[in-house]
Amino acid sequence: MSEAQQRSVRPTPEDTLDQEAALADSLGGERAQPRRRRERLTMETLVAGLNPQQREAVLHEGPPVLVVAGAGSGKTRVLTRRIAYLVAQRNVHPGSILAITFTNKAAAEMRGRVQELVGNRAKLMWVSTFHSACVRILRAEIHRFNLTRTFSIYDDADSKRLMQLVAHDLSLDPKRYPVRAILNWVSTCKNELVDHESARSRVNTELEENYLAAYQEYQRRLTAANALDFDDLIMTTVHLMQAFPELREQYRRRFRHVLVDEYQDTNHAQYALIRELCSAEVDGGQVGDEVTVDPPELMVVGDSDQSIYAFRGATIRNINDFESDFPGAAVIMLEQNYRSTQTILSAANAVIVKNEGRKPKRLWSDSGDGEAIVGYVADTEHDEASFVAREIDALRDAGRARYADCAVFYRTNAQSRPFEEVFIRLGLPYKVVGGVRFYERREVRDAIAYLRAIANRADDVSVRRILNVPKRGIGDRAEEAVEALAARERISFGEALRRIDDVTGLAPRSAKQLIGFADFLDEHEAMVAEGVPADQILTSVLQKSGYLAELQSSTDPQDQTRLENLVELVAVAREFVAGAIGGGAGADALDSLLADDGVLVGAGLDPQLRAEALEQATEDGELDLGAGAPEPDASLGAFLERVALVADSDQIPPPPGVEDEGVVTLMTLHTAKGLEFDTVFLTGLEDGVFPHQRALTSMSELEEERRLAYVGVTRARKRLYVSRAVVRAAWGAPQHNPASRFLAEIPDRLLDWRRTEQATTSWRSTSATRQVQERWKERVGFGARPKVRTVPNVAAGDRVLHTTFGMGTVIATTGSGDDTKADVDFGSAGVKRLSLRHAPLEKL
Ligand SMILES: Nc1ncnc2c1ncn2[C@@H]1O[C@H](COP(=O)(O)OP(=O)(O)OP(=O)(O)O)[C@@H](O)[C@H]1O
Ligand SMILES: [Mg+2]
Repeated sequence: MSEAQQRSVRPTPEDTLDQEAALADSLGGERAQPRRRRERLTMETLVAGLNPQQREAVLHEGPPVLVVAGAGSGKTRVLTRRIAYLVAQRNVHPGSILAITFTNKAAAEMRGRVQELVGNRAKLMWVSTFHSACVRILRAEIHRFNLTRTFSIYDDADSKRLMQLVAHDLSLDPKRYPVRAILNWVSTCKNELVDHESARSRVNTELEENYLAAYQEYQRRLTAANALDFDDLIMTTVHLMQAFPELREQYRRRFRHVLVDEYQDTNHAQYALIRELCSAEVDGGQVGDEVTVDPPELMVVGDSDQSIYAFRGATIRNINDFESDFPGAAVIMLEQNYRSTQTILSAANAVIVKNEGRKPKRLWSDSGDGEAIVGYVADTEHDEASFVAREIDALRDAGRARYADCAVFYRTNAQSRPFEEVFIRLGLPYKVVGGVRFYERREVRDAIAYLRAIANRADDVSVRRILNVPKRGIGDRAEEAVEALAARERISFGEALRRIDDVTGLAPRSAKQLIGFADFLDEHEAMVAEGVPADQILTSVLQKSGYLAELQSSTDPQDQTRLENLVELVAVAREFVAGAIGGGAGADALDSLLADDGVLVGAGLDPQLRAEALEQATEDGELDLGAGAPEPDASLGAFLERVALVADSDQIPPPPGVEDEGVVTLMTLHTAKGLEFDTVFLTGLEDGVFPHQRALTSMSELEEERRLAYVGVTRARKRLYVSRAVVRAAWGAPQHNPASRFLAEIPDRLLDWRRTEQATTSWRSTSATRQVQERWKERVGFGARPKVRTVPNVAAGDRVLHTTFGMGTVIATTGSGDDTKADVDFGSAGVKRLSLRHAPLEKL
């Protein structure tokens, strides 16, 4: 029975709540609403619409429980419902619930659903990603490891920059020691909880000896900069709990229920954290440490067929060994899929059974066969994009889909480009999730570096990034002189800036500029100390640093875009501050808010919980604080934390309202995990693209790619399209790719081929490149045919194909007739100036 059918038989809790809300509204009593909810949230409503296994999972009490099941079987729904049930029926305090989800998007969804079910009490829960939860713990506890709570969080780009400095200073040959490789080694160590001291045990070769040296120096500089990288967030939290057993006890007392979604993608460090919090026996503590607190109830849900983060250390072992890790654990299997049609499911199953050594799973759907899967073979990636765009338009015209119901998936971020080009041309609204993300743009990173330098002067990477941005005449020599003082005195670079008089060998002009820069930092640091909100600090920084002025006076059109991005960043900060401060009346308001909810009244409330309730309520704009109440967190530090933890999938557009039909979502398969869409386009199904080139020679990587395919297929609810391009411009040169082996694994009976490779015969016999080459020969007079000297007629913005450089976009043309030259941007192959008469190039 589909969800729609079920709804007509018996109202789901959501329906009941809608009716309740309407009723409460009509009574005009906002306050009456939460109480009514509480009364009406009976057992039946809480488990309504669940099948027996799901119900068992929701009601389970006591020992740890693992819910394993295929995609779309309601695992996330079980978690969400269980939380509601715990609070409503088992009187569990929301503040004692920790729910871990992989993306911030999923976290928001979970909180939202629980809020629908139990009202304001949901605000007291911790619902977050592993990283966010650890940051929260670390902010409170990290002083025990001699860092301060204002520590910076280094993202991938920062880590890379820092490692570059380290590798350079250690004179490591970049060919033998690419920064990526060193960082991977370090990351693997951290994911396995091996810190820079114990890593020596892993060193056997000279190569590893140097990795270790880099790890140690990198970590020394991170600590000196009062910073942690992403992997540190988890490792450090685990190490804190192991080093301070009383701390572990404190958090065990606090979290009585721990729930983890997407457990198949946890790595060892994350697993260890769960163990610290939930295991009946803990390791890592000192002799004589006893666990005095009963372990909390633990529920994890996952699907080993969807494990797609092995490259970040995720291990299926955590699911497979759950029962031995947590003796006495219960395992519940779900078998009914509520998301997809049987056709889509059959395709997914047919692909995933090709992986070896997996436990067979039964997954069925009763929502009927539905539509056949549509297959399409395009000539080029541009044709593939056009096909997708046409199809979305046709579905929409027929009233069968809104833009927001459609998603286009691809293997790597770079593949979004042709889709964007076609969508822009056709005016089809879309949003790319991931790719060059907003926070990775140069100007945004510069602005954030300014803020970080102000929040944490010891953050060398940030301070040095903006030292001469915009240009203020501080050259490399001056920077080195300051660095020398910092090294000599064992202080941070930022600290050394305060002692310019002690820096030797500085030209007076440089000294003056450095002092000006240090004053600028001091001035803004004082603003932070005074509690000036983050948005005002950002605005002041952009103005007083001269950054805005430089962009404003530039004639480069790109600088215009940069300016717009900074305006956007200020808007983000403003929104953040507004959300943090909200409107209302003081600490009493919190009590009445909580009292209204029927929980947490009076003096019995744990002060830490109370502080958190306050934080949550103000964050949600429900409370404003009068004098005497703790400050809401609109601070620079809080803003930077928010910025550091945004996930790719946070950019997924919100579901459309009644008027608004939203936009098409473009994203990589990795980002799509956990989501669902009515219509899914799975594109680029070519060997070498998906599965990725790298996976073609490794069995285990190929299996991981296959799980990725399984994730992709199972995102679709009603309609699935699978497509590929015969010729694709990868890394510049067009390549002729064979069909993905995953395509062949989908049984033909499920497929409706709209266009097959036969239809592309002209491309089959000779590749696109070869055709261009032939025509070029004709044009420039090679070969047997008579000379035809035509110059391709291109203009800025046109797409072209070059036999060597591949696909490109014309930036500008100069000259005329036979002398016309064009500047063409070939992406990774760079920008080339070409004579149009001679270049083997063709307009697309
Ligand atoms: N018992 C049920 N009755 C009706 N619909 C259900 C039921 N259980 C789950 N669903 C719906 O099925 C869809 C898939 O559920 P959910 O996202 O919880 O699955 P999942 O197992 O977490 O999937 P994934 O493995 O992709 O994360 C959702 O739209 C959910 O609302
Ligand atoms: Mg899920």
